Amino acid sequence: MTILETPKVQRDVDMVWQNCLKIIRDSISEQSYKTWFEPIIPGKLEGKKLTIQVPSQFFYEWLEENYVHLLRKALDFSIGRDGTLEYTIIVDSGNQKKNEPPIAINMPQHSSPVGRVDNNPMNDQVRNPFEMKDLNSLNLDSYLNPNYTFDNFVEGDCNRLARAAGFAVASKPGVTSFNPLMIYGGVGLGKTHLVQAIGNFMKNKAANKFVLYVSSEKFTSQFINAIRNNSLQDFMNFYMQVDILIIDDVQFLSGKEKTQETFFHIFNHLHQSGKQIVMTSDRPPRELEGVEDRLLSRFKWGLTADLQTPDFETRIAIIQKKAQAEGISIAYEVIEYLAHSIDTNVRELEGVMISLLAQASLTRREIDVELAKNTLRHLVKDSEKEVTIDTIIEAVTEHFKVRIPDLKGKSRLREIVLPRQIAMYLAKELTNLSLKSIGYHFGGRDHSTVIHAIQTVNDLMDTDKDISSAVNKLLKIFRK
Ligand SMILES: Nc1ncnc2c1ncn2[C@@H]1O[C@H](COP(=O)(O)OP(=O)(O)OP(=O)(O)O)[C@@H](O)[C@H]1O
Repeated sequence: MTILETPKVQRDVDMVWQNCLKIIRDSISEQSYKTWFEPIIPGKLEGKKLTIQVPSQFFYEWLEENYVHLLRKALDFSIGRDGTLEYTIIVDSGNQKKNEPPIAINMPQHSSPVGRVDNNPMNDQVRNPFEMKDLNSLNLDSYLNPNYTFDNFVEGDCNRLARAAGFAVASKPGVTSFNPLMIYGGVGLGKTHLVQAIGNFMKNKAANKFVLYVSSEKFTSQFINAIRNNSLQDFMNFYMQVDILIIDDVQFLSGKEKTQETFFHIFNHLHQSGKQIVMTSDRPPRELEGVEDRLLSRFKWGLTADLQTPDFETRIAIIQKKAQAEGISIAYEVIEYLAHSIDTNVRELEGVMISLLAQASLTRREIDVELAKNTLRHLVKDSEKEVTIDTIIEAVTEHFKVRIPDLKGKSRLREIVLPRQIAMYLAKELTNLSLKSIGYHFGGRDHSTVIHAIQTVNDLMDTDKDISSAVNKLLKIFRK
């Protein structure tokens, strides 16, 4: 039996073209991709020259007019900067198709030729183009989520500087003094959203720019693969061709000396070539332990901006925006209830909203405050770790044998006032809620009433053994 094998030359040209298509597919709509790129047949590869076959003269002209930058980018990626492209037109003469002589298209050259920065020790490597065999090991599926835009990133005091800096960088990458731009902040506060918005903005503005978003985790695993496959040089070359490098969660590089060293060289090369670098971290650079000093000092060259937990007004705006995006209208009192109840981070806020919408559609109920309360209670039960103001109120009313409406009402009787004050004290101890939000949950009292309640309970804890043990018992329920 004879096994027919595809000749190696054909495999090489196919692989190069497949790598081009990877870039192209991610940059245009599916419809355009189907119309203009699926009909192309990879022809041959001679050195750095790729020849592709297109169905008509018109087709070729259209590609050149509309997609020349994209093709350039794809070629950079799959062959290297000195890669060239030629077309042949398949002419239909009778039943037989035959190739016309090739047309070499005039691909735009990069304004900043690779290897321009001569004092960089890595330049020798930069001049070497990619080798096809190693492309797959880079596993380049690190593209941007188009839903993360500046338009749907709600601005507030908590993120104003970071957002403005991000927008400045996206508008003039590499030009502002914000290079690198380092965005830091706690879990779920919008770091990834913001830096991807920078990437999306740039991609839409200048399709020929090579925007790369990568998580530090992915960068590390690509680096390890590159070492394993003996293709470190290709890995470096690839990253040094990027116009804007967005690297998420750099705290992950901590303790990884070799990865840091490689990133250091890439960083230097890009920075010296006027390319933009954007990074995120879950903490400020000064707290990044296990990261080399020379790298840390570079992180501080540009601008460091933080994302804070959103304040009440921003939480309201975020909920409204998300509801709008889902095409639903939610009564303001529900929005207010949610904004007063969840103040940990935006992801959590979104999670509660999704559950609320699911509950409403499953049970065919109106979205009202009652449903919002139930949803929150269920979520807390599920996670069994978070404490909400409603679970605190329930525990306190049960302990003191009083009714919830009384606790939230106007009564000034001592047997009501004391449990109310203890509930406020517990809310301050056990949740991140602001004094204003705590007051809201107790019949709309203002923050000075809450301060007074907390002080009173603090004093009683020192002087009254019964109250001290009741409060400690309640605290224990939630802290177990
Ligand atoms: N200001 C904002 N406006 C609108 N949506 C926001 C805002 N901030 C965060 N979000 C949304 O909250 C969710 C979590 O944000 P994101 O994933 O960017 O957080 P992160 O800081 O990168 O979190 P982590 O540290 O866990 O990776 C996303 O769905 C994002 O769209």
